[in-house]
Amino acid sequence: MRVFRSPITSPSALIRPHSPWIAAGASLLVAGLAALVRLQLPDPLDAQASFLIFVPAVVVGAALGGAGPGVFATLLGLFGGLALARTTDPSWLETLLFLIVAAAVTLGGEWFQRAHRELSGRETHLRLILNTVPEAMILIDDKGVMRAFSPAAERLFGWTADEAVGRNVSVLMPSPHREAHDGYLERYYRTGERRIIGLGRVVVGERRDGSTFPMELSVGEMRTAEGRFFTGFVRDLTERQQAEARLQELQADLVRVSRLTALGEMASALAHELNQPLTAIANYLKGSRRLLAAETVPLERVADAVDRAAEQALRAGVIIRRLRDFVARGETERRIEDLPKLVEEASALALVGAREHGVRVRFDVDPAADRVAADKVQVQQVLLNLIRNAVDVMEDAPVRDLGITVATIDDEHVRITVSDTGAGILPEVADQLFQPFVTTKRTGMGVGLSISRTIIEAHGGRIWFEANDAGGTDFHFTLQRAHLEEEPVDGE
Ligand code: HEM
Repeated sequence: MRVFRSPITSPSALIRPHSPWIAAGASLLVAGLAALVRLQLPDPLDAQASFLIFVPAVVVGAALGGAGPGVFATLLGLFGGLALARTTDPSWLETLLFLIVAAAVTLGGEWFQRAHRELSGRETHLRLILNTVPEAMILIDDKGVMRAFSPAAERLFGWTADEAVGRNVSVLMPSPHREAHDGYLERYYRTGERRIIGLGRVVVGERRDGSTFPMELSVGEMRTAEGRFFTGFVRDLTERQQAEARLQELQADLVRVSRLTALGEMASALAHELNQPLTAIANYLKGSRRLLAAETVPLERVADAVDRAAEQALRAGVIIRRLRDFVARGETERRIEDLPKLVEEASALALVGAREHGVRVRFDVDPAADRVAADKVQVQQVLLNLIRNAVDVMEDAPVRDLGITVATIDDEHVRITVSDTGAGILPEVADQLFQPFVTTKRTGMGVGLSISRTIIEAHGGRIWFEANDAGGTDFHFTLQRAHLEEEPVDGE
């Protein structure tokens, strides 16, 4: 297995431990050079500098190889110095000084080598651990430039460490985050507010080939002498999400069935409740008709009967309104939600397997459209449904581009659009597309869109579609914006 490579260069990289033979060879070379230099020196220097000139050889030996090569270089210096001393009486003081300096240098070199070995042992250990962690690890600096890229990250994103290191981390994500990520870092430096660090988040990553996938991102921060760094751990959610998506499908089926059952129950309750006022109205009207047929019409009584019929009609109206309120309120539990996050999470889930279908995804999120009053799970269900439909209808299309757009319409509303480059919707079904059991697909019950409409209308929004320039379809729906001062709304 290849060891995870951290390209952060340390100033000590050159003086890392070498084999004692290399260290001894290097000190021999330096000693030889020193001897040559000494031979060129003018004679008056005599014995002086015959020993001290070999100190660099000891430094090289000790620094590269520790004690052994340091002692070897000291001996070289000692004999070299004696041989080079031009007088018969070499300076003993200089010899002693040389030995003291050489011993200190050798001890220092040995200490440095040991510390270095221990440190690099720990580093190798750490790197081996990182190599075996299934999560991808990415290290970025304070500018967002990648400084390390683990083998799992290479496999996940399709970039090699050599290619990735030195590039901005934004190459690993689709728009609009790609353009905005530097800004996110700046915002964090400015405000200190953590939105991912320590919290984690499900986001969409982009591979080198342009395909996207859901991923769970955890970010940690560290400050070193070299500056501020962020470590990102990335877990590919594709598989887990596939399982969850299946679960969600099952739940969606359940919601469908229970909705239909609830609607059926409501319809019979409605029929029952309405029956009373309607029967009463019919009776009053029949009575009035009889009174009108009399020779002298008792106007008072006719007026009374008509008033009562009108009362009953109003009562019927109240029943219908109550029922409509119930349908509108449904089981929605609206809170103030972060819309880009809501869209991103639902898309990450819905886009599982989209790559296998060769679908390219483009996000275009207006940052101003940030807060909505919504039942998150239900709105995500709508998005999931629209995105899945879009992926399905493009199955045989030559171009498979999926667009997910969030735009602000006005102060009160936002619009979310899911566009595809499929074959468009046939005019025969276009009119009834939001009716239950109308479908253009080979599989499926055709209730997704009708439920989506129930959900969106219960949120006070609207859902519709139109043909787009690419020959496909744009599905739009609106939601109500929430303003900061608003309290969470619970299905009002
Ligand atoms: C590859 C896909 C990634 C995506 C889609 C992504 C997306 C984001 C988003 C949306 C935010 C801003 C959150 C907000 O303001 O609401 C953010 C902030 C940040 N991201 Fe990323 N990011 C990605 C990868 C990474 C990686 C790999 C690292 C680190 C190695 C990283 C480090 C940060 C930091 C430090 C912040 C600012 C601090 C914070 O908001 O807590 N990001 N990122």
